[in-house]
Amino acid sequence: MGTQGQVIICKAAVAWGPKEDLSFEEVEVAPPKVHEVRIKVLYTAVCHTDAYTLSGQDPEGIFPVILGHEGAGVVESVGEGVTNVKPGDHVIPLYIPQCGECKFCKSSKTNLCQKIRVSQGKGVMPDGTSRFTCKGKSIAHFMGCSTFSEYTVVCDISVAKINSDAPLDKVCLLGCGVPTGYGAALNTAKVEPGSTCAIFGLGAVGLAVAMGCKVAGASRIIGIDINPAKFEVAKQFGANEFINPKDYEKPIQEVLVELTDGGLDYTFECIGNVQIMRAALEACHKGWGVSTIVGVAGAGQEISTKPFQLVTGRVWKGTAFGGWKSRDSVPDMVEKYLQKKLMLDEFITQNLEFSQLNEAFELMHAGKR
Ligand SMILES: NC(=O)C1=CN([C@@H]2O[C@H](COP(=O)(O)OP(=O)(O)OC[C@H]3O[C@@H](n4cnc5c(N)ncnc54)[C@H](O)[C@@H]3O)[C@@H](O)[C@H]2O)C=CC1
Ligand SMILES: N[C@@H](CCC(=O)N[C@@H](CSC=O)C(=O)NCC(=O)O)C(=O)O
Ligand SMILES: [Zn+2]
Ligand SMILES: [Zn+2]
Repeated sequence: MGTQGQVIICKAAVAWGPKEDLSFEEVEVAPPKVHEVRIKVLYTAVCHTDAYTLSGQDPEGIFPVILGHEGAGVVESVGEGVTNVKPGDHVIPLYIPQCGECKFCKSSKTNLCQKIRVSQGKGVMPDGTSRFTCKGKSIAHFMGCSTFSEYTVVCDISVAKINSDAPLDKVCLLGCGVPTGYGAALNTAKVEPGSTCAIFGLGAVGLAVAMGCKVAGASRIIGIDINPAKFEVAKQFGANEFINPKDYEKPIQEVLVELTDGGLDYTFECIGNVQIMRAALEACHKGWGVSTIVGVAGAGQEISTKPFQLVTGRVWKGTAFGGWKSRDSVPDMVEKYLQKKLMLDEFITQNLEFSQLNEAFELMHAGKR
């Protein structure tokens, strides 16, 4: 008998409270309502943002919650009015939807569709309720995705239908980190051929920035990390110089300005550290240097610099999901991967079972992910 229209009981990793290990529970996943899609999640990756919310640092953090936003799976059933996907379609859930109708979707200047932003931030579906229940308690959705569950429910505007030939264990990475970094270089900073770039933080996001800088034809791509084990892997993605700030007594921005005849054309902060955001801006070249903030900082943190840094032509930018209009772009990136024009396999450091999700977090914190 099919599961359409039925409550599905499955396993999910529930975060009952901040800083606690994820707990593997039996959860009830209600059928999709109007304009909703229920997905059998087959693969998920972990992103630093999952750890950030679990740490209690996210001002929007809600508990109990099912985290995860870098996944891929197959549509199990759809609610009334859904026309963009059908059961059996291979899909990637999207934390930035694309409704195509809101002011943001109609603008070519942003990818930040706002159609469901308010309810998504409150951990519920647009009707104000959750589809997840565990031990009689309602469990919050996360970033409109909640991929740390064998089944999840998302809005139809939050799902990209992809080529069914694509390996879901690889293309799940297109749910967040890779498009974010790649797009930060190509869409947000718009790196130019021959330019000089510096990337602070060489996790998945920073490595994807390096890949974007290389594709854009940058000449110098300086990778900066306090974990030197990241340097070798970053070479594969195009980084061609490396700096460990711990090797210098001077502020890192001074080191970089000296090394690059006045500063970089483009810098990227991929850590979520407000001091490094300042350093990244101040490492930019006077008159034209552009610094893009990608990292997500903790609750209550603020950035600062001397206004003269901006008066004298440096530009501070930020990016979410690399500026990609999600439903248009993710299926295209899947095709590029299939044509071997976009690296994904190289980002994968470990393959673990769902039951090992807490270990995945430990590996991420240890810099081994
Ligand atoms: N804006 C957006 O749309 C997105 C933002 N993010 C954010 O991007 C950031 C990076 O994410 P991941 O790559 O997954 O994280 P990650 O934890 O894998 O990588 C961070 C890297 O920064 C390095 N690092 C830490 N402190 C440093 C310092 N003081 N100087 C130099 N290097 C330092 C670490 O050794 C590590 O290699 C996070 O803040 C995450 O929340 C992630 C995805 C999307
Ligand atoms: N909830 C946080 C904001 C977290 C944040 O900045 N999220 C990024 C994606 S990070 C992905 O791994 C994002 O796209 N934000 C766009 C948005 O509309 O939230 C807070 O409140 O600070
Ligand atoms: Zn993410
Ligand atoms: Zn929209």
